[in-house]
Amino acid sequence: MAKRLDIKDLNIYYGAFHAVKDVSLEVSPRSITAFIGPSGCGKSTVLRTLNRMHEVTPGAYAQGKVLLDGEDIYAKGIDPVSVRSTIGMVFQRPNPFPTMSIRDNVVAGLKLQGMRNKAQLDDVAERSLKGANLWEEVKDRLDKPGGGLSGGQQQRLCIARAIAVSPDVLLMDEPCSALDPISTLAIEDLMGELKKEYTIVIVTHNMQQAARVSDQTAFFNLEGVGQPGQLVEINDTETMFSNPLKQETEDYISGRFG
Ligand SMILES: Nc1ncnc2c1ncn2[C@@H]1O[C@H](COP(=O)(O)OP(=O)(O)OP(=O)(O)O)[C@@H](O)[C@H]1O
Repeated sequence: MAKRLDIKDLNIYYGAFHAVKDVSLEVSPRSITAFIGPSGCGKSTVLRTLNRMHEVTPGAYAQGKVLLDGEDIYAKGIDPVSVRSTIGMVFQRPNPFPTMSIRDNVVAGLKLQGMRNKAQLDDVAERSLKGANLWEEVKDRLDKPGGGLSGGQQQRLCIARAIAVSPDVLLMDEPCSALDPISTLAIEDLMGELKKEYTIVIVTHNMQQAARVSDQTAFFNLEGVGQPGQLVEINDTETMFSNPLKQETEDYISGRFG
């Protein structure tokens, strides 16, 4: 079930390095939010903080609040592993388990959670592959290895794997950057479908992509090397690309820097 995210006064560190400063933003359920900004401004770092993946890096930590429908995912006693199953993630490079079958790739998370009933697992695999727009292409080879699919198909397999556990939010870190234009369009179409059921946050370097798929856009920047990244502006995507509030945003989206 899609849930809302409220990010409040988030400061993110890698050991002594203050990577991102004072980020507050809101993400509505059933919407797509795009994070844009120059390299190193902290887009991926913020994204990884939203499902507690950031702290997997030794010495990395975050301060502030990330509320999922009002509940702080950083509150005492919250298990980061359960946070990661309700807030799923799709990475830049498709990362299916290459020798595992297509079907098992999709239900890997459910099996880890203890689901054993084969009929139930098959049902989830079919629903998730349909949800990821991959079913028609793979339904006759579900027992073949996931590594045998094309890059675009592998990325949709990873999306099927992410939605199989019925997450509340889907985080996507440059999900199309390793894909050709046709596969990219397939993933973009899919995002449009997925937002009917999920809350989606995507990091993208591709501003046309942000303009095409997202409902709101957040622009991050940093004042200089070694300085923390900051949220400069967040607005609905149309306004952001036609009439941004800040000159800095205008300069970036019109290609004057970055
Ligand atoms: N594992 C890490 N250890 C230490 N510093 C890190 C680590 N990962 C990222 N950083 C630093 O944190 C800052 C933000 O990096 P991040 O990858 O979030 O930026 P980004 O905006 O996503 O960049 P890009 O667009 O190039 O992917 C950078 O200064 C980066 O060098």
